[in-house]
Amino acid sequence: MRKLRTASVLSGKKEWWIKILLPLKPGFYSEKRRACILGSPLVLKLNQKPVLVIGGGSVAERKTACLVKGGAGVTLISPAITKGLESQLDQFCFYNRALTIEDVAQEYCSRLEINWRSFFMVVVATNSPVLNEKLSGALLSYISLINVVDNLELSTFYFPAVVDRGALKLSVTTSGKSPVLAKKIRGCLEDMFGMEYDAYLEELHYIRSELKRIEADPVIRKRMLEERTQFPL
Ligand SMILES: C[C@@]1(CC(=O)O)c2cc3[nH]c(cc4nc(cc5[nH]c(cc(n2)[C@H]1CCC(=O)O)[C@@](C)(CC(=O)O)[C@@H]5CCC(=O)O)C(CC(=O)O)=C4CCC(=O)O)c(CCC(=O)O)c3CC(=O)O
Ligand SMILES: NC(=O)C1=CN([C@@H]2O[C@H](COP(=O)(O)OP(=O)(O)OC[C@H]3O[C@@H](n4cnc5c(N)ncnc54)[C@H](O)[C@@H]3O)[C@@H](O)[C@H]2O)C=CC1
Repeated sequence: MRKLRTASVLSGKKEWWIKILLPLKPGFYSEKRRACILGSPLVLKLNQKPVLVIGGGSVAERKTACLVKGGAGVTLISPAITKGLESQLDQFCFYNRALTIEDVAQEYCSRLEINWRSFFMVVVATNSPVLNEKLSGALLSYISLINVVDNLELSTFYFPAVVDRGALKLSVTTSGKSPVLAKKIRGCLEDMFGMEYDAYLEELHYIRSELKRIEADPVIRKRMLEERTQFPL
């Protein structure tokens, strides 16, 4: 069934997709190599972290919203920005300029008076793949965390789809294979997990802290927590 659907979606491009799928034969990558390619989910604390966003289109707008929500101090450089970004100009520092390769050739850019090394991470989101590649190549020597929105290979991290329920955050990634599937799964999880989980986590946190105080044995503590943790709500 799944094979049939793949074939019909890509009909007329049969040879092309066979070439693409061949390297994915089972056993082609060792499990370890595959795990490295696919990346590891971690949770970053962005509070007060200086983050650079290059570009001001709809993709930059989505990434900026996520970063600002996480408490990052965003600096955005772009010759033009979306209406959405324009309405949030008080939320980030804006340089109304087109960034050039020359600007990032040295760690200090005298034209913009910016030291690239001062940034914790960068999102490269212009609409030019060539420019994105060149900018990210240069910036990688100053900033380790780099997301190139049109190039997963050049990125050292990427964004998942997120259900944000306060303390409960569910993130979904397809490792760049199908952002639309990530989005659909996120929508489905949003229906399953409401804001009541945030309040419930406060309760669970309180119980857990109290237990840590009154019960010294971690094995008993764990059993008690498992008994008291209700799911689904
Ligand atoms: C690798 C990654 C890098 C990164 O962005 O960090 C990446 C890369 C690319 N996305 C592209 C396209 C689209 N991306 C979306 C949507 C989302 N993309 C997101 C993440 C990621 N996208 C990372 C992988 C995450 C993963 O796979 O799990 C989400 C989950 C999170 C977010 O953006 O915050 C967010 C959904 C949020 C939500 O709603 O919950 C849509 C749908 C839409 O816009 O409605 C489309 C159009 C359909 C399509 O093309 O698939 C293109 C092609 C561009 C082109 O062809 O021009 C590239 C580049 C490439 O594939 O090479
Ligand atoms: N990762 C993701 O989730 C997705 C990635 N994409 C990719 O993201 C890229 C951007 O998409 P959109 O935001 O829709 O494009 P867009 O065309 O709406 O915006 C591009 C922005 O880059 C700015 N820009 C152009 N040259 C610049 C420069 N020299 N310096 C700084 N800013 C510059 C423009 O002023 C504009 O604000 C596309 O190339 C697309 O392939 C597209 C959809 C989703």
